[in-house]
Amino acid sequence: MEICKSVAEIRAIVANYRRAGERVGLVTTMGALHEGHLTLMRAARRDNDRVIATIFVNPTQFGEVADLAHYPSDDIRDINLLEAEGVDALFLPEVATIYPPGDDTIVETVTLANMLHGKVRPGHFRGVATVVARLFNITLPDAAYFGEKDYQQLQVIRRMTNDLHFPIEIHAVPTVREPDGLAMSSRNVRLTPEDRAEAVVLSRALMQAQELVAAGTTVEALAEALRRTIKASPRATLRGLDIVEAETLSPLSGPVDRKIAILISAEFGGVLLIDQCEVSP
Ligand SMILES: Nc1ncnc2c1ncn2[C@@H]1O[C@H](COP(=O)(O)OP(=O)(O)OP(=O)(O)O)[C@@H](O)[C@H]1O
Ligand SMILES: CC(C)(CO)[C@@H](O)C(=O)[O-]
Ligand code: BAL
Repeated sequence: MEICKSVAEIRAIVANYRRAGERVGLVTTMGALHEGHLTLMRAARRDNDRVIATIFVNPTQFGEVADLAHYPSDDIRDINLLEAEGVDALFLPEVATIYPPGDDTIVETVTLANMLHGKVRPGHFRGVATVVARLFNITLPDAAYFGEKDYQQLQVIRRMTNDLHFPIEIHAVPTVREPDGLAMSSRNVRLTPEDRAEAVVLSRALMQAQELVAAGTTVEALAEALRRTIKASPRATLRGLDIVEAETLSPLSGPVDRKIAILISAEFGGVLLIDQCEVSP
């Protein structure tokens, strides 16, 4: 695997792939890789001749300094995992490479970024769109792969890609879960054993939602049932629970008669976890 830190190096590598007529898939990450990330790499491998990965802990998407400071990181372990997956090239830039001195440009999906989970983490999706636009421009892939666990992020990236006319296909990959149902997340390692055991309540609520929707329910009754489930957990502090139309994320009320998205966020001992999914009636 080729590892590069500069824009010029990764551009030269991708240019070589293109000259050979090869299709390039991109997976962007913040490192501390787990099976969820590796599943994205495999999806990219399936559809493309070349897979490039990025590891960049993007400071502009973190609100609290403490969250950024505690974000897990282990480059050596990550590099070994990517090598084992057969990833062709890794872009591992410094902050000043992505945000050069005097940097003055942001990218924001104005409506999508500031609703729902965007209210729990003000500025977060602006930071995500800004860094993903830069990573797209630096790596110029044919396709890019994102996890459904970060459902609102996926919609922000789809919107941005469309609005800015990036010639890049966006692919969604289903959430990879621990055996008990907890969505894999780099932040899970920061949970105490007690909080780790309780964190399963998020995926349990999503499973309960699937059952309630299959049986027939209203948006209001569903929200109330899920809120009760999460509040029953002694260690969870619910930060957000939204039931919206899938893809558009528009508000809904009354009977659940179309595909919905459920966005849940909760804190466990100061660690903010999310779990988000689509449910069809
Ligand atoms: N469990 C998962 N299943 C599938 N994709 C995932 C999973 N977790 C993360 N991803 C995807 O991997 C990409 C990189 O995510 P990121 O590096 O932020 O990891 P993370 O585990 O989501 O970390 P965090 O603790 O910040 O939520 C994103 O597209 C994200 O949606
Ligand atoms: C898309 C992303 C790599 C942007 O920093 C990040 O938000 C993530 O890992 O989900
Ligand atoms: N997976 C989303 C990255 C973040 O939590 O900042």
